[in-house]
Amino acid sequence: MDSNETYDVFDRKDWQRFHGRLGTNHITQQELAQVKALNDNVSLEDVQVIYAPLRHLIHIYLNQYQQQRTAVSDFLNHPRRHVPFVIGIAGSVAVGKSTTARLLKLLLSRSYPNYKVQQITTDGFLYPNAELTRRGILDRKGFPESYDMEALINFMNAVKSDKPQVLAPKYSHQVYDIIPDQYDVVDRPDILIVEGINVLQLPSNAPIYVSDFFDFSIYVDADPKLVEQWYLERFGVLLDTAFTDPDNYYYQYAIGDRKAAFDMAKKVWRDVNLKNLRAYILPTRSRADLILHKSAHHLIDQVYLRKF
Ligand SMILES: Nc1ncnc2c1ncn2[C@@H]1O[C@H](COP(=O)(O)OP(=O)(O)O)[C@@H](O)[C@H]1O
Ligand SMILES: CC(C)(COP(=O)(O)O)[C@@H](O)C(=O)NCCC(=O)O
Repeated sequence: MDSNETYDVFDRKDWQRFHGRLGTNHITQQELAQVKALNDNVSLEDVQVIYAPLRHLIHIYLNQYQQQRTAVSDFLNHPRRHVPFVIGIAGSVAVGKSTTARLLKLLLSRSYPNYKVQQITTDGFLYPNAELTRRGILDRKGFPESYDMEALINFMNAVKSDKPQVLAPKYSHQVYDIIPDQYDVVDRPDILIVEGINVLQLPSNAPIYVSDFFDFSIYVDADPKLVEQWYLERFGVLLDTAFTDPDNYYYQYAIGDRKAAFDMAKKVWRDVNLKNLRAYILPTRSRADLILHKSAHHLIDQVYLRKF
């Protein structure tokens, strides 16, 4: 194990040993099959070596959270309130936040069959393209000013207050915009996973941060050169699925010259997403409880766990 001022750093060999005392937290064959169905490319070895111990660690945080809530209710002499346990996942565009969120949701749902585990992305809290255009910031999509942070904070407040049927607006990568009148419904979950590039950011003019609502936070990290490659691979998939759908934002690129399309995507990566990563996303890394560091092919080579 290495360490720096804030984190203990574990390589795969170290980390895979943390299955809990009885080693009972291994991943079953059935779970592996479900992971394959979720994303063919996820390394099943990573699921065993990295995600099984991570699930165990989250279990410890969750237990401690519940004990504390019970103790405070006893102190106040009133019944324990149901307050969702919230996990935040941050990192660059295309680093794999939503895949990590889906994987954790699946594993946690299996561990806690009686719990309701839900997942949302903060992409839905981007302003619609029309509003970004009105503000003159369409080319700043993903930057802090492109999100309706007040709506996101209100959403988090409602979820933590255990309100029923809290609505999260929907963003579509295919349409490249918010879909009007479509929502994800968060309905009194036991565990909510919130992923997005901005979840550990500190808004300059608000007294409260999204991360104030988190009980555990993760930053997914990788060399920007690799993330660019993953961004371009995802762009390729978006192109491949756009051919037959003229409403798809990528349709014009899909039916046009493929090299020109990739040149455009490289430019967007360099001028928008990479700039955003350097200026506004990477600086939030040190706020996470845990950092998953990825190497080539999305393999996690190091795990950083906060010392305090
Ligand atoms: N663990 C993983 N193994 C293989 N491919 C992955 C993994 N995580 C993400 N990907 C791929 O990388 C791309 C970006 O992942 P995604 O989860 O959409 O990122 P984000 O939510 O951070 O934008 C997608 O094409 C996805 O299929
Ligand atoms: C919607 C996003 C801000 C968020 O990205 P995600 O984390 O979902 O990959 C991003 O995908 C995006 O659209 N960025 C703007 C520049 C671009 O890639 O077109």
